[in-house]
Amino acid sequence: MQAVKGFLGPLGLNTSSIQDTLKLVVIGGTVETARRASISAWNGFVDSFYLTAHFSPEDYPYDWQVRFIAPLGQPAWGRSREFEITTRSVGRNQLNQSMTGDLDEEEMDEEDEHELENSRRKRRVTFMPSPDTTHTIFYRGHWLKITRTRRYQDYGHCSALKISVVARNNDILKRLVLEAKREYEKDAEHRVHIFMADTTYACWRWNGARQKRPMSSIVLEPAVKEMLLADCRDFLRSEDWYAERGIPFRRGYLLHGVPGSGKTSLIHSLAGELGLDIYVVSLSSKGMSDNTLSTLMGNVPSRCILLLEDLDAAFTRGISRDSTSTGAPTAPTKAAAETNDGSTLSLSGLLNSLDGVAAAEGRLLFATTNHIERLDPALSRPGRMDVWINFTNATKWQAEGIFKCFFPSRKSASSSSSTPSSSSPASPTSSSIDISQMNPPETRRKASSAHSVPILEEAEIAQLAKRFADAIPEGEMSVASLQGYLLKNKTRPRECVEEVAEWVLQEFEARDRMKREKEEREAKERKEVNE
Ligand SMILES: Nc1ncnc2c1ncn2[C@@H]1O[C@H](COP(=O)(O)OP(=O)(O)OP(=O)(O)O)[C@@H](O)[C@H]1O
Repeated sequence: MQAVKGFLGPLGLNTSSIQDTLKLVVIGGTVETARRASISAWNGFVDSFYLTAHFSPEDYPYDWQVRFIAPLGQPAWGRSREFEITTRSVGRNQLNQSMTGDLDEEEMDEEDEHELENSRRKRRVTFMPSPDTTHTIFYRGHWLKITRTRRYQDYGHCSALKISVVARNNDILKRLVLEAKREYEKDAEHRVHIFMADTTYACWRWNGARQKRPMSSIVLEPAVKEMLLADCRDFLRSEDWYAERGIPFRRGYLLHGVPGSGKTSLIHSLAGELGLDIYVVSLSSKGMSDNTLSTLMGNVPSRCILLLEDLDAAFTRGISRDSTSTGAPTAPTKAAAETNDGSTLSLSGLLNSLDGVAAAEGRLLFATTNHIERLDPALSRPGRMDVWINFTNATKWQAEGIFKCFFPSRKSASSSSSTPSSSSPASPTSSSIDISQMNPPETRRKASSAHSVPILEEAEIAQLAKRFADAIPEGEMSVASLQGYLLKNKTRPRECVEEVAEWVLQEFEARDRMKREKEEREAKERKEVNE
């Protein structure tokens, strides 16, 4: 204090008031530090009694828990004074609805909920417990503290979960996780989970859970489907066989052919049949590099379908995907030249990722391409691609099959309602698959009332299907385009057949016109590049 006085005295300042201020600052600082230290010590003491489990959104247990605690936590979410209001889906199987608090809209009945309002489906508003708040719920004689914490602030909607419990050992948490897993798996039985490669973070992001698609809804030669299914099943059972012979436990399938011929649909259907998730990589996606691909490939689980889409497109940018294209790269346009998407994937990088030391084992690799002639032989050699399947434009047989898929006949309508997935595979004489199998669940729910599909006699449907197929030129149109036409006429089976010849003519005219326009555009672009 004497030093302060000695310093301030000559300046003529009032030393006593400054001394008092300094005293206050020192005392205040000491009290605040003591308060914080005691709070932190108390929290540490309390936490030492808690067992805490952390659930990361990138991994399955997060989804099991979100689903499982939702009904348990209803009273807690209802009482909560802090909410996040969202219309987005949260969790891998869109279970956010069940994490909602009491909201009038939830009391709407099923029918109201799916009503269209000004041609747009009503959006469901959901109340989520807000991140970084803690809720307490009761589970099997224990109070669980549930906290949602915000993660990856800069990267979309992502939150982790923390569950704490006061207990002597972690039995209660183990039980919680196992019970949640069982519940989740019961629900997931009917869905295929899709994960997409995130090239920015070199990780997999859950993209949605799709309803399983019955194999019978894929109109392909039954022998092809059976062969593929048997081959995949045999592979999944043969881990020891591969190990004994020192062969890497991997199998590759190359599905090639025209666009819209059912390659992707067949893979989805297969995944459902085998109970596997699908991990999708688009090799031409922005930012794809050798390292990214190798990390992604090393991180797929052992039992899954790994789908490489458009295998040829990664190394042949600028290729046109239309049906008239030969697969050769088109002339580089100005726009294409200006686009530098940072992709640095090389063929050797891809080959290494497919079967290098870091590549995951036990996965079924499916690759699709519209231009098999563009593939490097190294990429498609046995060991990398063991089974090849060619997909062509619709044959008359397929046209007949897809018609029968769309229009239920009297006999199939009754039998398919009891065993939907047991319908026999499409064949010209016996196939009759309920349209409901081809449509998403919402459409299915409304199908009988809104679309009122007339149920015709099996013999009439067979006859109409035959006439429909007669009007479709063999191998000229994709199955997807036939599906598009049938979708437009899904309630008019008879008229659909009457008008099909005219539609085919229109399609050919449109195709010629597009071809001419494309040639003109390309010629113009070539001229611009040369100038
Ligand atoms: N053989 C088929 N059986 C049943 N539906 C089919 C078939 N082929 C195509 N479709 C229908 O056409 C649409 C497109 O099919 P899909 O995406 O499987 O074709 P793709 O061959 O993978 O096409 P692309 O090469 O353009 O990716 C789907 O809605 C599917 O239902």
